Amino acid sequence: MSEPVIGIVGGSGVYQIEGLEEARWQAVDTPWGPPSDEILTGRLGGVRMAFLPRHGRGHVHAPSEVPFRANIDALKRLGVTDVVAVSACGSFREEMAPGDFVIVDQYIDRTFARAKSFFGTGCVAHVAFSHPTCARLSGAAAAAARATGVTVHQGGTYLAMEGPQFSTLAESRMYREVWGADVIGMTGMPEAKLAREAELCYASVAMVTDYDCWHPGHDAVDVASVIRTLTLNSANARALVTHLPGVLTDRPTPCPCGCDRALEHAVMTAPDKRDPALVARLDAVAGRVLKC
Ligand SMILES: CSC[C@H]1O[C@H](OP(=O)(O)O)[C@H](O)[C@@H]1O
Ligand SMILES: Nc1ncnc2[nH]cnc12
Repeated sequence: MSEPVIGIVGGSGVYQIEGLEEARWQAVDTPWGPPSDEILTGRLGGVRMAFLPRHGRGHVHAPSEVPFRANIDALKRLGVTDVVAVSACGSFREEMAPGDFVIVDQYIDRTFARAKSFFGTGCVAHVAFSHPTCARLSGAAAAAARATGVTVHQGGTYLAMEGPQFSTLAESRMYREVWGADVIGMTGMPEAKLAREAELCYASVAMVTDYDCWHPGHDAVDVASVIRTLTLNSANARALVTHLPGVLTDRPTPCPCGCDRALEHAVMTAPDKRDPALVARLDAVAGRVLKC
């Protein structure tokens, strides 16, 4: 067992968390550029926490421009072990209603205009991703969500779209009826992929704000309708965060899901063929296996 350090990535509507002791906003430099904003660090119930608003305070970054690599690198650099990502989403299921929380366990990645890996020419790596979230951390996130009183759906497939426009009706119907997605958002990818490459345990809490545009009984989604539900959801998300330390006091090491060893056999490039500049950039993310 070891002590966890909990990282929270706050999505739309979640730009701060309350109740941290020794709280301070900290600038973190990364080889991938600056993260979305400074990171709020402190302790909650004795557990170290780091909070990063994904779009920056004041919602500055569009989904395609979120510096996902810098965000994950910065959290890893601060010693974070467990990342709980909070995201607003649309729902493709009648029973996943606005206000409900869905603990995501699968993704369909339809994003196409984002850097999706820390690795590349000069240091190639392939991590396993069949189970993209950490089951242990997802269970804890579900327990913390339930403690807030919201309806929690444990398990769901998140379709990550590029945005920033919402889906057409044809797309919405295809994602729901043909592809079997449960929820839709614009930021779940490549965040989950990068967390896995950085050997971080990752759980995703998707907060339903709307029924996208497929539902005959609901108006098509627009930002005004999303924001109405977001206000309630963000209060519940902040309440969820306050329950996390209580359900995550001890962290089994190694993680039973293998998240913290994802790079063990992933790097393909021969040591003498590796690009020293890329290897240096990978110090926080992959230093454990690259010995940098
Ligand atoms: C405000 S509606 C669209 C916007 O909200 C979600 O952001 P996040 O996932 O960071 O909560 C969605 O993915 C879009 O980026
Ligand atoms: N319907 C929707 N599609 C994409 N992202 C969203 N975020 C919140 N609602 C959404």
